Amino acid sequence: MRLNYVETGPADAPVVLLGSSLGADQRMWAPQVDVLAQRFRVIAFDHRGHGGSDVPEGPYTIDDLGGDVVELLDALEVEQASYVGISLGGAVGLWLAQNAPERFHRLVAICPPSNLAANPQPWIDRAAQVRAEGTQSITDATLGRWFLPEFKDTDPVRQMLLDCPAEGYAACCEALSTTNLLPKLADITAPVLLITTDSDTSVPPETVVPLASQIPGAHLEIIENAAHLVTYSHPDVINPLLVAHLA
Ligand SMILES: O=C(O)CCC(=O)CC(=O)O
Repeated sequence: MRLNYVETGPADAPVVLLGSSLGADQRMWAPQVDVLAQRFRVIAFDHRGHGGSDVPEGPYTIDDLGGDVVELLDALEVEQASYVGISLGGAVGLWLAQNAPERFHRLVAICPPSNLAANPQPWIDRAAQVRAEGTQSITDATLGRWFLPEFKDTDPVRQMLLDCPAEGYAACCEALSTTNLLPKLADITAPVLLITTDSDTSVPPETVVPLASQIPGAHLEIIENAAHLVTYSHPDVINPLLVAHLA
């Protein structure tokens, strides 16, 4: 598996990996990269099936997506890193904290879905739709969930969704449809910052808030007047939280 990544910041600084949301790629971290790169070696990567990474035929699983990140660390000869992920990328972060705890120092999980296996059919349906009609068929609805109407700068994110390979998007929907991270939350030992928002209709806050009491020592932040892609719409709020937790 060849994963695309973009590296910024001092080569000898502590490593922070950035994992994106479904249908997006490493470009979505533009509002964070320069701030984080002042202190960290920032590695923003594309999940398999996304951006410039390989696009094997699906379905994928959360084990595949998490295993790719561990292999990326191995390939870069990085023993330990911190990890920031949003949505699909946040679920991958929880998987990493559960399954490769020795490789991860600190974790930030932003709007992470944790048990979509409880209701898999919408994800199976979305995979079928995207395989049949492409990602353009879900772009308007996705942007409507990801941003409040007053946020206007959505064109770069629209372009990422349009650029996302249909097979990669669909196969990651299938990965989400079988993902249940709840049983091993209590095993997580890394310090975790959980972030949710008051207006997230993709991964509603009521599915994220309970995770904070199940992950030992987790800290929870609820961002007001924000929807799902809060890293993109509210960097002034999110970036200081990231720096404070990762430093
Ligand atoms: O955004 C993600 O990575 C997955 C969660 C989701 O519901 C995506 C969406 O709103 O399309």
